[in-house]
Amino acid sequence: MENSNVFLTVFQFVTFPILKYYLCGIIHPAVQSPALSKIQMNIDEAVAHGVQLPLMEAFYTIQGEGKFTGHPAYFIRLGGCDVGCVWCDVKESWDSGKWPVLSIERIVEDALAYPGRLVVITGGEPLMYDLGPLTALLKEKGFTTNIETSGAHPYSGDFDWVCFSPKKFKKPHPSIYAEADELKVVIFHQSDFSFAEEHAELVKSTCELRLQPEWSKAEKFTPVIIDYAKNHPKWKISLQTHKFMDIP
Ligand SMILES: C[S@@+](CC[C@H](N)C(=O)[O-])C[C@H]1O[C@@H](n2cnc3c(N)ncnc32)[C@H](O)[C@@H]1O
Ligand SMILES: Nc1nc2[nH]cc(C(=O)O)c2c(=O)[nH]1
Ligand code: SF4
Ligand SMILES: [Mg+2]
Repeated sequence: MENSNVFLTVFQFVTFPILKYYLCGIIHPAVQSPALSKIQMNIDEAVAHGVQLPLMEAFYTIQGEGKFTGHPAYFIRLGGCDVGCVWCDVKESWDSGKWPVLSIERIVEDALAYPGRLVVITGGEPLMYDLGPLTALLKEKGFTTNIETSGAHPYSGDFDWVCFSPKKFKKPHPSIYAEADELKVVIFHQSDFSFAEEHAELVKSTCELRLQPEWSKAEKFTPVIIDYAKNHPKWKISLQTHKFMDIP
């Protein structure tokens, strides 16, 4: 083979795959094509402003837990959580990168398709995001807004009911204590009762107090929780009733 042909063949084998991966955005973002990085940056900015959010799932069901148990509600489950509860029942939600990023207009439009006007924002940990824009739009469309949160990130949004479920795995942010309408502590271990009492001291006096058995330990702890509530009547019991009904 001529020298120039050898050069061309080698050049083609080395350059083309690099070019292809570069244009398809498979290469690390730092060396991605400028157009693709720009789109990614715009999505990140939109998420940072709370106008687009990673959505794991949304479904119309019956609220299974807490104060609003039994109420039909539309659940918006945002992707992403950095708390890491060992017994979490939605571990698939933790990696925000797994879920499509949707505009808040789209999320609310989908909610409007159902007859109920109670919405529950959950996750994942929904307070990882600025929930101001989403809740403003939901309110504008006539929804009552509830949130399920560990309180591990700064409070944001306009909520009619805040269900605060603190976790030992990541300390709550101080901003949650004044906002919590309901303190819902999951009981997985005997020591969770004293954790519950510590948090009951920190929430406002009108905050409703509930103990909820961790699902896999419910057989062991439900009788203990019943005794505890009977002896400490400021506490009520919350069960994951949707799991008994076998609904989402
Ligand atoms: C899946 S979390 C999502 C919202 C938020 N990250 C939080 O933890 O509050 C929704 C509710 O389910 C509770 N939960 C999660 N896993 C549970 C389990 N295995 N048993 C009982 N409750 C559980 C949480 O404590 C929280 O009150
Ligand atoms: N039906 C039903 N009620 C719920 N209450 C809190 C839930 C949650 O995962 O945040 C939940 C849920 O996943 N389903
Ligand atoms: S904070 Fe909520 S979503 Fe996150 S791990 Fe704990 S229970 Fe699961
Ligand atoms: Mg759930």
